Amino acid sequence: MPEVDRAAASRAAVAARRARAAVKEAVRAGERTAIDVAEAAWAAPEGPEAGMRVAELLGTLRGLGPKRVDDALEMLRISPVKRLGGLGHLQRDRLRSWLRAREGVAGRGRLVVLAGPTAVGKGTVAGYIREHHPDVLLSVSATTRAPRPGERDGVHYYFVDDAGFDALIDRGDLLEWATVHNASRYGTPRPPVEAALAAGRSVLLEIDLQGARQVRASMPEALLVFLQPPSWEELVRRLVGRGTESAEEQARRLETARVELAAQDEFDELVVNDDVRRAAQEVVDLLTVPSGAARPSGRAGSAR
Ligand SMILES: Nc1nc2c(ncn2[C@@H]2O[C@H](COP(=O)(O)OP(=O)(O)O)[C@@H](O)[C@H]2O)c(=O)[nH]1
Ligand SMILES: Nc1ncnc2c1ncn2[C@@H]1O[C@H](COP(=O)(O)OP(=O)(O)O)[C@@H](O)[C@H]1O
Repeated sequence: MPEVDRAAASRAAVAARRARAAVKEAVRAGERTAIDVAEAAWAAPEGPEAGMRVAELLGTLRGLGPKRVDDALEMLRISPVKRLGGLGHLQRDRLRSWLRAREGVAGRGRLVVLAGPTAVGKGTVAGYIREHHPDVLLSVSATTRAPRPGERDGVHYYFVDDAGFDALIDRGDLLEWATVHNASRYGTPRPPVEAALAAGRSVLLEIDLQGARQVRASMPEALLVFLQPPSWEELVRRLVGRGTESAEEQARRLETARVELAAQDEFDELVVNDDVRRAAQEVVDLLTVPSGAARPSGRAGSAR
């Protein structure tokens, strides 16, 4: 290549890189949605968007660290080196629907999973949301454990026996289920969740880590929120203070809690439960799909 051409090509490459950086910045700042960028890439093969790698675009989305970007690409069957402009039709379709579900479409509800270690306050925060935000559907799980005093069937849980739980599994009526604390089985009834989402209502699932992982696999558009204790000491204080478990059971739960705390990197958002009202508000903000524009970027109140 003659010297002048080489210089021109290198200037063009620098300009293209800058243009791609500006696109990423606009997505991060919430000025453009990732879907908008992808559609622009497919409409104009010469534009800066078409030259962006899919991995770069996904990396601008809130809550998507490098590991989650790799997972998403694998699920979408898109090579990490692919550029938006180079995607085939099927890949475009998969990416489009994934981004739509993930960024939230106004008028369609959002599915949020709230998980976290034992006694961090999941039930308390979920209860606060049930009381103050009736627009959100708080999913009622089915369980084989016995009701505690004051718990009502159909409100706190659907209490079923082993055969009843087996029947729910066999009919495909559970979105996810798990045996929790090596004791009872718990599962999320599928029909109410699907009906609420289709009707534009947001849904909150308060489930354990195994269940959260299953929801991630079957509904990748779900947002996974990990509720963190302000400190380990405070977590122990809450567990002991609640007084619902024997000393032996408390020790077993704290062992599980250590494992669960180590899994928090798998989550999209971290919310510290220092104050119930504030933590609940953060979760409610995550449940809300704004009309039209992209959600603001950055991890709202996250502790990472
Ligand atoms: N996978 C899954 N876990 C659930 C479900 N419902 C409740 N859990 C979890 O089961 C665990 C035990 O709940 P519970 O018996 O109410 O006791 P506590 O929350 O530890 O007081 C908690 O970690 C819940 O998050 C569900 O539908 N699916
Ligand atoms: N932000 C908070 N500050 C202080 N105590 C809390 C807070 N959130 C929950 N708790 C208390 O901690 C204990 C465990 O809460 P709970 O909702 O039962 O936890 P989980 O459902 O995660 O097992 C309860 O006694 C509850 O009142």
